[in-house]
Amino acid sequence: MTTFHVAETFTSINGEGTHAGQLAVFVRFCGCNLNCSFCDTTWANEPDVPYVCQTTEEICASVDAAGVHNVTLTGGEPLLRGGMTELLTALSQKENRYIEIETNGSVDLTPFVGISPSIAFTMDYKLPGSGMEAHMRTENFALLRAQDTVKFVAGSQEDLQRALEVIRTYDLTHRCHVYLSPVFGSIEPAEIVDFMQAHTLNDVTLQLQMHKFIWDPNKRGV
Ligand SMILES: C[S@@+](CC[C@H](N)C(=O)[O-])C[C@H]1O[C@@H](n2cnc3c(N)ncnc32)[C@H](O)[C@@H]1O
Ligand SMILES: Nc1nc2[nH]cc(C(=O)O)c2c(=O)[nH]1
Ligand code: SF4
Ligand SMILES: [Mg+2]
Repeated sequence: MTTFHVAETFTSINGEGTHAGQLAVFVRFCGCNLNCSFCDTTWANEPDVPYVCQTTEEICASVDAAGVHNVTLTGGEPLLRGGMTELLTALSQKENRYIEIETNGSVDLTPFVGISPSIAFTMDYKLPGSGMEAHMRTENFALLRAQDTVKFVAGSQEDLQRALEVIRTYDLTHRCHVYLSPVFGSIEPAEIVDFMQAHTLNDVTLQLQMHKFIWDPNKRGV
């Protein structure tokens, strides 16, 4: 039987993405294949992180019990977990549910994009400042649909320039949502807005991680 290592399950408002500000139930899986310089969730990637072992049925039951329409699977890197196609298939059986996957840009999305129209992917494109850009699978861009998102988390002008280059090279704004977000505390949001204005970045959305303004930015489970 497939089991998943779940670091935390909680209900909060989604602080990120196209449903930011709405209630969502979060399932955070342990472990990641990358090691981004700015990662705010390194604790979930430590080999000795405490976790609960849950089956597909148990995860579905806790999501059902939350009674919340929006479900966000995150981590760590959720799409590296064995059995994820089975879990996504099971979660998407329920009507009126919106499932969002936060994924780090290094995992092939082919096995997942056809599972259900109620699943949306936020593919994070790791910029130079993350130290992880070499792992990005640009082949994924061709798989993304209108409901999906490419997110750039920028910490410097160099990162912003690179985001612009990637957006233009792959014509991302005509393909899916495009979000630009500051590495929390590393760059002023106003600097990102200046950049958007300077380059007339139409159809790009600035996003601040809402939960870090509502609660202590280091607080878990929110
Ligand atoms: C912790 S990751 C987990 C999902 C997946 N591993 C990924 O990177 O997309 C969730 C989101 O938080 C963002 N993130 C992590 N640390 C951040 C920080 N310090 N400032 C802004 N966003 C951050 C990531 O870029 C990603 O979009
Ligand atoms: N409130 C809240 N919203 C979020 N959206 C994406 C998150 C994540 O860590 O992937 C996250 C998170 O950690 N907290
Ligand atoms: S890919 Fe996501 S979870 Fe992994 S280190 Fe980077 S931000 Fe953290
Ligand atoms: Mg988070």
